[in-house]
Amino acid sequence: MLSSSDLNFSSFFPWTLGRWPSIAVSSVTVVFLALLCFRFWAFTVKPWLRPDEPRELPYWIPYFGHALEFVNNGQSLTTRARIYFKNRREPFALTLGGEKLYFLTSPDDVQTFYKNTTSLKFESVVYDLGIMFGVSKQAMDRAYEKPESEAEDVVSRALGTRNSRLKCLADLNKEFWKMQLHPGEHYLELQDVFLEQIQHRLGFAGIPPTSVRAESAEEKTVSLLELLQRVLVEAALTAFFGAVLLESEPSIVQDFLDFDDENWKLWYKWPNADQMFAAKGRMAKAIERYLGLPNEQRSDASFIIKTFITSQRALDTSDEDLAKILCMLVFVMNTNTYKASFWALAFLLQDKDFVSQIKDETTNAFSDSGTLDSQYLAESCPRLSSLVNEVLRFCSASSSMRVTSTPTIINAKLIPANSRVMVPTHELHFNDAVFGSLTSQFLPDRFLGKDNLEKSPSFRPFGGGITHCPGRFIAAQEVKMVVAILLRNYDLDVIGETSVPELETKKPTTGIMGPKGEGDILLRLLRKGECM
Ligand code: HEM
Repeated sequence: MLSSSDLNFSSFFPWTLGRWPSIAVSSVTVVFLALLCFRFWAFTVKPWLRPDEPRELPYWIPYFGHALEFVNNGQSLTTRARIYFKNRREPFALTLGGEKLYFLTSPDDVQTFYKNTTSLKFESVVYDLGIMFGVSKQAMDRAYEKPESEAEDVVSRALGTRNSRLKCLADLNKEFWKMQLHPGEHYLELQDVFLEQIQHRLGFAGIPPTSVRAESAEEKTVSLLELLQRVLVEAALTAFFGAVLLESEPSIVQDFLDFDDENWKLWYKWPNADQMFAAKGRMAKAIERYLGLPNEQRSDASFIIKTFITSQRALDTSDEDLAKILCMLVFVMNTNTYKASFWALAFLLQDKDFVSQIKDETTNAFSDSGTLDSQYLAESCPRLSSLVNEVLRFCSASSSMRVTSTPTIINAKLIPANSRVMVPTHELHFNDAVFGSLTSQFLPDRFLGKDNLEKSPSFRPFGGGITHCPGRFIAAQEVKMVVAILLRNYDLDVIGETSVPELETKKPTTGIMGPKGEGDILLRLLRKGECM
């Protein structure tokens, strides 16, 4: 009887008997030579033949290219590519799973990128985002359909507005966002609710219980991360959706946080993402129930939420789709601000002198009775502004993206049509030529007295051009409110491990990085006499 070890390849193909090692060696040699030829052709001959095309970072495995490295740590890959090309900051390309993506890292190219609205398009990116969020194709298509005449413009009729250029709802939405979030009447209303909500939740009695680790009559020890997550997500949901959302759906906060923890799996179409999808589904169902409430119960909702509901319903969007669209709003309004506030406090609390300077500076923003003057906070606290800007510089890992509709020349390099072009913020923010040396260090007063730095084309925490984040004003105010109110209400003591947690640079993010692993700060809040 034959044993299993006798049943090998050589039993069936006897001519290979005894020649295994040499066949293996020859196969490896052939594959290696093929790859060598591929590399020589792709990264030496081709660039020489086509000098007008952006250079590509060499790789060994055709099709896959740098896909694994990008998913594992996109930031270090783009930095490696920039350095590989001698830090000349010319456009370069990376192949990621069969697709060639183009990257811009010089301030001039980035300005060209944001100004070019003719051949660099964003519509398809938002469309794909909606589909990824689970919105039906039908609903997305309707949002991108332009009305043929004013008579057919059901959206403007429902809103009681004029749309003389007959824009589609997707384009009108950009205007609605600006009306809500650029300084003006709707912005000020929203800011007032934010302030009231944050002030309430940072008062001793209002501290969210889930963030408290120990307490006595005069002090509470809290997880800083959980405190800020709860305070800011609850404040934003109330300010935008009105009080009824949290009253009727309190678990939506945790559902959002569970989704946020793994949201990158959605963009990367990650296979093992059941928990993320489940959290997203719970969030959408909660909003669908909110949409089923009578309008009167939502009368304190913000302008933008009311406008989204009215305009989408005018297009016959189902509540199921509308809920998913509103989930995207919940995501953009919440995903970055609690992280930015966390880093602002984490870095600030390292430096006792800076704490007392910011305390002095922000004291004047409060009246004797403890009311916070939002305008003073926004405009007359330069150290606090510098701290927030440095957080945005240091902790940002977003990328702006456009798709070329026709072949496009940037910095004398030709980018083919239908290509994705990216601006990785991290590469701009760590440019010593712009931000001075020591860009790898967190310097809270880096922006102090340097207005030009904040306006620099290289400072892009909020992107730019047609997709410039409309939430940038309220986001900065939220961080400033949190810092100023905490410093006024409490003496703050970091307990145990006092160093700043590490940034999670490996998890892909759409904005501000979170802390790595379980990174957090245990903070003792010792109640002060003047506590509100
Ligand atoms: C620290 C906080 C924030 C950061 C770092 C941030 C960052 C960004 C970035 C990088 C973009 C994409 C820009 C681009 O592609 O060029 C963006 C877009 C956007 N952000 Fe923010 N954001 C923040 C807070 C907010 C808040 C609080 C809101 C709303 C309340 C908001 C609403 C939006 C919207 C609606 C867009 C899409 C703009 C468009 O495509 O027309 N953001 N944000």
